[in-house]
Amino acid sequence: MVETVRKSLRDSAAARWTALLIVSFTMMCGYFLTDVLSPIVGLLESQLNWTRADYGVYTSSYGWFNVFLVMLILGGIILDKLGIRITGLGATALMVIGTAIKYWAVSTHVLDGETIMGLNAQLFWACIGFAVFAVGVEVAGITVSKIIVKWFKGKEMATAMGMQVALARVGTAFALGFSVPIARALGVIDVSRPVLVALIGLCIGLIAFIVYMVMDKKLDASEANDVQAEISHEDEFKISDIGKILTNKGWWYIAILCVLFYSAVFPFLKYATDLMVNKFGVDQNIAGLIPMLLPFGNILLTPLFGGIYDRKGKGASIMIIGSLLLIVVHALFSVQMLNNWIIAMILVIILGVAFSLVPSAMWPSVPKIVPEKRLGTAYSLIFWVQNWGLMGVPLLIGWVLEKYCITGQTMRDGMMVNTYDYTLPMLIFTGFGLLALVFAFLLKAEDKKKGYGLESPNIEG
Ligand SMILES: NCCCC[C@H](NC(=O)[C@@H](N)CCCCN)C(=O)O
Repeated sequence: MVETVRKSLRDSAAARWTALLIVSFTMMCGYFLTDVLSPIVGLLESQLNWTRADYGVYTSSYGWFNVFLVMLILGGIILDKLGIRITGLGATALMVIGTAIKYWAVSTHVLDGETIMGLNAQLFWACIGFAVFAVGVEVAGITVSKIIVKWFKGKEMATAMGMQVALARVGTAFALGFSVPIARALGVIDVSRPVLVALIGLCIGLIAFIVYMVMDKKLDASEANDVQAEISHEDEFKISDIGKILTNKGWWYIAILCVLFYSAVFPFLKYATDLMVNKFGVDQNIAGLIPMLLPFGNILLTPLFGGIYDRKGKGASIMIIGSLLLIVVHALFSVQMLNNWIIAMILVIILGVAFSLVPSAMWPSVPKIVPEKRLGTAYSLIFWVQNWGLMGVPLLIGWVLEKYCITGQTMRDGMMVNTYDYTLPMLIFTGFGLLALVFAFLLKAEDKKKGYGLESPNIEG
C-alpha cells in the first residue's frame, strides 16, 4: 500500500520565503514612492514654488481618502470578503494609477498658473495622485500582513513580519538617499524624474504581485478543501466584529501608541533632510544621507528584535524602551546648541533603534490581543487611526514652520529660499514621544490585568 501524505505548499520553506520576497518587493516599491519627494523639499520650492506649507498639504494628502473616505477600513472589509488575490491586485493597481497621476502633475506645464480649490493646480493633482496611491499602499500593507499569516502561521511569523518591514525600509532608504541624485542626474534638475523611477518600480511591483497570485492559487490548491472552507468561514467579516474590536481596551492602547509613535517618526522623516540643511548646515545634495541611516538601521534590527520577541518575549517592555529612546532623540534634536552633523548622525541611529524596537513588538502583539478571525479588521482599524496622525502631523509641522520658524532667507541653487529654526517642530515630536510612553505603560498594565501574554515568548515550548 502506498501512503500519500498531502503536503501544503507552505510546508516548503523555499516557497514561503519566495512568496514573502515577492510581496515584500511590491511593498518596497510602494515605500520608495511614499518618501520620494521628502529629500527634495528644497528643490520643490525652487523648481515648483512649493512652500513648506504646500509641502505639508502634499504629505497630508496621504490620508485624504484613507481617513476621510474611510477607504482603509473598506479595504479591510473587502480583503475579508473577497480575499487576498483580488484585493492585493486592486491595491497594487491603485498604487500605479496614483503614481501616474502624481508624475503627470509634477511634470506637466499645462497646469501652470491655474488654481483648484485654493491650491495651485499642480499641487492639487499631485495630492490627488498621492491620496489614490496611499489607499493602494495601505490596503496592500494589510493584505501583505494577511499573506504573511497565511504562509507563516505556526512557523517563523514574527521574523517574516520583521523581514517584510525591513525590506519596506530599503524602499524608504533608497528614496531618502537617491532622490536628489536622480533629480539632478543628466545635468538638468528635474523633480519629476524620481517619481518616474518610482512609477517604473511600481509597474514591476504590480507584475510581481501577479506572480504572487499564481503562488497563492497554488497554495490554496495544495490545501485540503475542508481546511480552506474553515479558514474562509473564520475570515468572514461581520459588522459586529468592529464593535468587539472597538470595545477592547488593549486594542485601543496599541492603536493610540501606534498613532503617537509613528507620528513622531514618519512625519519627522519628511522634514529630516530639511532639518539637516537648516539646523546642522549639511549640504543639500547629501543631506538625505543622514536620515537614510534610520531605515538602514531598521533593515538589520527589525527582524533581530522580532526574533528576540519570538524567543524571549518582553513585547510590552520593548515598546516602552522604544518610546523612551524616541523621547531622548527628539528632545536632543530640539537643543539649539547641539548643531554638529555628527550628533545628528548619532541621534538618527538611536532613532533607528527605537523605530525597530516598537514595530517589531507592536505588530506581532496584535494577534495576542485580538482573536485571529478579527485580525484583518483590527489591523485596518489600527492603520486608520494611525493615518490620522500621518495626515495631520506633517500638515501641523508645515504650518508651524511657516508661521513661527522662518529665520531669514538664503540663496540655494540660484534661488532665494527661506531658512527655518526647527526647535518648535522637534519639541512637538518630543511631546508625541512622551504620550506614546504613557500608552506603552498603560498597555503593559492592561496586559498584566488581562493576561494577553505580551511579555511571553511567541514561540511556545
Ligand atoms: N504587519 C504590519 C506591518 C506594518 C508596517 C508599518 N506600516 C504602517 O504602519 C503603514 N500603515 C504606514 C506606512 C507609511 C509609510 N509608507 C511600518 O512600520 O512601516
